[in-house]
Amino acid sequence: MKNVPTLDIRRYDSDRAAFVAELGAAYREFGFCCISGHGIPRELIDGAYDTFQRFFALPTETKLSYRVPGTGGARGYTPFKVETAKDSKHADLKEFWHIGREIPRDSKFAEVMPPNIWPSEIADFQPYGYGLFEALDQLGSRVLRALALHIDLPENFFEDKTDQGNSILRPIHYPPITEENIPNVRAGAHEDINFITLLVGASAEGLEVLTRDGEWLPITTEGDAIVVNIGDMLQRLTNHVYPSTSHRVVNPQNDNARKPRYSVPYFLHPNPDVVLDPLPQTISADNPSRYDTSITSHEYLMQRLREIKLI
Ligand SMILES: O=C(O)CCC(=O)C(=O)O
Ligand SMILES: [Fe+2]
Repeated sequence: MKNVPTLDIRRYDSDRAAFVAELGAAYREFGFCCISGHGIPRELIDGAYDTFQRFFALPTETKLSYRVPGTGGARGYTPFKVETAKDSKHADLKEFWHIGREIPRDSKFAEVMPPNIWPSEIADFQPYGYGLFEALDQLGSRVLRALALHIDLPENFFEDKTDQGNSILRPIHYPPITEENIPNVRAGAHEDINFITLLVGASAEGLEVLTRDGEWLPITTEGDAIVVNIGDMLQRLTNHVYPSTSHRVVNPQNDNARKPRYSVPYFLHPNPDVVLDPLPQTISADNPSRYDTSITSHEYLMQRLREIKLI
């Protein structure tokens, strides 16, 4: 397998054993797979992109009025050059918005999962933004069912661990690069923090994943395929059977550098109280447990947000 494969998720219903085996093999090898046949309507994806682009086109002052200081950007707007990949000297060349899960305000997780805010200037931002959040959440749950079966867990293993997940939809804008010889990149090499990430519209060039051989492999999707990758929380829970793979977004070395790039990752997180200890099914003589301390997903998230300078 030289390239990250594209697999049709409808085969989970029509050809389950082979699909689960192929998906599992792609994740063990790359930590990444592209998913087609997902059924998310084109109109929802295009409509959401359109509202996000109109938001990023607003004046800086207006956008900054949606920054919520002291919250790590958990909701609302985070400006250009704030997030900095772990161990990087230079901030990323991106601005973004965060939409979180709507939960009852008397939920035990209410304190760590604040209500969403919405930009009043952009009419359909909320229905498109939350519509895409819910569609990707459901697709993520389908991918997690296959990932569970592949490591001998019950199909619904992740259900009660993600139904209140502190997940985030992150529309990103990478503006045109106008400065010559800039040391910053669009997104420095990093691993995602969460269980799995679903990335809609990685069709514009730039995304690269680090292979086991240490080479950077570009990913561009076919058709409407969605890129789905493993994050550090699932890597920890599965004792690295599912690897969280480094990836980055490079600056184009051609005229495309003068064009903006937009992307929308959905970071599917576990519920805040899920303990991320390696599962017994993933510990063996060849792969002894790699962790001897316990941590909840909320504690883990707080540690990681400090490392990337969001809190
Ligand atoms: O913009 C992309 O294609 C990838 C973004 C990404 O990796 C991230 O935000 O974690
Ligand atoms: Fe990422």
